[in-house]
Amino acid sequence: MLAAKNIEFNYDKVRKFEFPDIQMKEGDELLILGKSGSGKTTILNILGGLLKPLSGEVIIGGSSLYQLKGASLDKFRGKNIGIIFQKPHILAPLTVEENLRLANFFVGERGKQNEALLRELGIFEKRKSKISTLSEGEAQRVSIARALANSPKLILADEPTSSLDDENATIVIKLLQEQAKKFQAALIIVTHDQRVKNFISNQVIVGGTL
Ligand SMILES: Nc1ncnc2c1ncn2[C@@H]1O[C@H](COP(=O)(O)OP(=O)(O)OP(=O)(O)O)[C@@H](O)[C@H]1O
Repeated sequence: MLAAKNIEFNYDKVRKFEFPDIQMKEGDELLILGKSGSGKTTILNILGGLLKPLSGEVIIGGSSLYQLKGASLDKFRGKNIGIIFQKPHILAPLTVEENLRLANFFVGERGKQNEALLRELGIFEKRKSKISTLSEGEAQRVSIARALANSPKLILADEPTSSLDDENATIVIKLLQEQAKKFQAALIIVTHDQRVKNFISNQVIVGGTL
């Protein structure tokens, strides 16, 4: 379902990143570990179609991601890839449910499962609240709901637990795992968080060592 092969990337001439190959089937889980600055967010953005690699190929569901251009890439990403960013990229002036509907709108989905998602994530009661009035943990759950709103085949999460206490960190990881199972999606989590290592045994290290 996902294959990343021979991926290299550089932001400038000083440093070139070489990333390990990744192969995943539907329903697989993977942790990406690595020191600060090793390129974890960079590889996540490459897998998510946000950063074109210098060389190599990312194949998702049979499509070579960077062969797609402009609007086709945006649409493919919106339909097939759900990204949970390190800092929530949800729109603060909008309500919880407006943020989800916007994600649906971009790819022409009807959002049939938005209500169920909000209930499962424990934020249904907050659906009419503006993001700016939510706690950090609630906003994090909204960004998860938004990433899952179009039933993606691939779920990418960048440090999803870094701002959460133990109880909420466990809840968020289990939610991501449950949702991934529900859609038979592949789940990739980038993290520093030692707690997360207990939940996912399949791991890859970027930058050589931890
Ligand atoms: N837009 C950019 N332009 C230039 N350099 C960048 C850019 N984004 C990241 N870098 C550099 O690339 C390296 C890898 O960054 P990245 O964010 O992928 O690391 P990371 O492993 O996710 O780190 P952390 O665990 O601290 O979040 C860092 O040294 C960073 O300074």
